[in-house]
Amino acid sequence: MSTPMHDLDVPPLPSSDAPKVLVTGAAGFIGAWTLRALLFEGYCPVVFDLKEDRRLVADICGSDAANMLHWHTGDIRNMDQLQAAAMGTERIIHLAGMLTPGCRANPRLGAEVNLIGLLNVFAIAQTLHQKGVLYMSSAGVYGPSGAQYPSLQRCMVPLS
Ligand SMILES: O=c1ccn([C@@H]2O[C@H](COP(=O)(O)OP(=O)(O)O[C@H]3O[C@H](CO)[C@@H](O)[C@H](O)[C@H]3O)[C@@H](O)[C@H]2O)c(=O)[nH]1
Repeated sequence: MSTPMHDLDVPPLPSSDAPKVLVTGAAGFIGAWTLRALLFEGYCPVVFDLKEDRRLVADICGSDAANMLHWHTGDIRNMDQLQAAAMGTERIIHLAGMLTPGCRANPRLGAEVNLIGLLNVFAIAQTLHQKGVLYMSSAGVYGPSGAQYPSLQRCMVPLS
């Protein structure tokens, strides 16, 4: 068993009856830390991500967890793929998204991923009568960069 980086303690592996939570974008930075928190809280996280690369999750959660988690490689724009991954889960934590530079480079893709992807998550949560959806905003809502901390005025001029 390899341990997480920086001598982090190893989260417990989920029990067979642990409630399942789908995490979109779970292979990313915030996603991997979310998986770790869910494992410590006794949930069974289910991954949905474009990437099959489990290295970051192994670094943050340990390789045992990275290897044994249900891992669905898929596209947030694809309802069928998302619904298949969400079956049997109680909630969705939605973290799959594109940042401002990617959206600027490809606005249509940005809209499909960030807007339609979010609507897909809501629709599937509703169809499956889930208990709730949790989704993230963006640091871009705090406004222009260069500031040391967010302020109400900057929030009035969001970057994204
Ligand atoms: O259509 C998409 C778009 C993205 N993703 C996934 O979403 C995850 C996004 O993760 P990441 O790029 O690591 O971003 P965040 O988890 O939001 O991490 C934030 O925080 C990190 C640490 O500060 C920064 O490196 C990132 O740029 C910043 O977005 C990745 O695994 C992507 O593969 C999808 O599954 N489908």
